[in-house]
Amino acid sequence: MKDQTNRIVSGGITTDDIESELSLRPKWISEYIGQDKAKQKLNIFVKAAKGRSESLDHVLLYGPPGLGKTTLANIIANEMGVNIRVTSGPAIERAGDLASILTNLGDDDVLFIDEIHRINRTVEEILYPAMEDFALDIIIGKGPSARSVRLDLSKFTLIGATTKAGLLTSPLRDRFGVMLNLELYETKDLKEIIIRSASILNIEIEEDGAIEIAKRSRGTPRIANRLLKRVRDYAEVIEDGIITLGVAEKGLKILEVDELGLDAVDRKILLTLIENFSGRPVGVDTLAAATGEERATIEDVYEPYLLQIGFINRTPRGRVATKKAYDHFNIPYIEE
Ligand SMILES: Nc1ncnc2c1ncn2[C@@H]1O[C@H](COP(=O)(O)OP(=O)(O)OP(=O)(O)O)[C@@H](O)[C@H]1O
Ligand SMILES: [Mg+2]
Repeated sequence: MKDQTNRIVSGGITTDDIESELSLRPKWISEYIGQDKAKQKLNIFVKAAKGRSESLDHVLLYGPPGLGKTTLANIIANEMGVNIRVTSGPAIERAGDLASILTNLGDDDVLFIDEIHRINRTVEEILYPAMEDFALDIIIGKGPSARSVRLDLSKFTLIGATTKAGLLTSPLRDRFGVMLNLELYETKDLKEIIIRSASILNIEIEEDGAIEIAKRSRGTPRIANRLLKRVRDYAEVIEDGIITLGVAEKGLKILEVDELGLDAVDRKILLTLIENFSGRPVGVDTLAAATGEERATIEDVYEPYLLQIGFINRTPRGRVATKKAYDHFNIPYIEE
């Protein structure tokens, strides 16, 4: 996949994000802003499990990058008062790796598997009995004398995170009792996240300044926090350090993030739809070829936001730009 790390409005994580994410991560459900539907469900399931002194059912978190899946997994462990063991799909190479992680889990512990859609099949098959019966089937010996032995595991909670729930096999997906879909955040929630982060990082910001950054954060807390830090740099070096509306606007202009958080690639996608294909539906592979981006990047990174702001529609025959997109570029829209 093409390197997304230099893109200021990418939802993916960059090295610059890593240290601050630790301090900015909320630790309790009550500190977790937005995602009301997910939070409401979680509150009920956590309370119920604790009330019965049971482990929480397995949870699948899905949604675009940077929306708070890792944060939420940590919050769940915290709320349940249990340990969390963190790994990721691609990191578990062999069945034995997973077996050793599983046998080391304590009662009710959380095992967090990030990018769970990238787990390989042989490893995945170990997960089925582990999730369902808290058991590990191991084969002892070779050839005709080989026999399968079942080991009991502690009752644990598996939390899987994925940006692509559609890529999960159905036996795996079916073993999750709780599915939480994280959606792009609204501006008012991002504003709150920015104000919270600013107070943790000792950044002075006015509400209007926070709203301006929020509007350009593509519905994504990770981007909001990143823009906040870069605008702070601008405010400190060029202005008097306080992020007002005007300072936010000027800082964001230098960062080349437009009023909607669109960057050069978004513009290229939209203009390809509008100009090269004159409004005809375009398949994602064609769009990828025309813009020089990977198909997966277009689907995971660019499209969710362009769909959310109503700039493109996904039709059975392909993607089309909407009137809103034409208006954004001041290009006359001709009704079919
Ligand atoms: N609801 C929220 N309230 C406050 N801050 C949040 C919230 N959600 C996410 N954040 C902030 O956004 C940052 C990114 O969140 P997180 O790492 O959990 O995203 P993710 O969904 O796991 O991303 P990825 O798909 O890249 O793994 C965190 O550092 C956290 O500070
Ligand atoms: Mg994560």
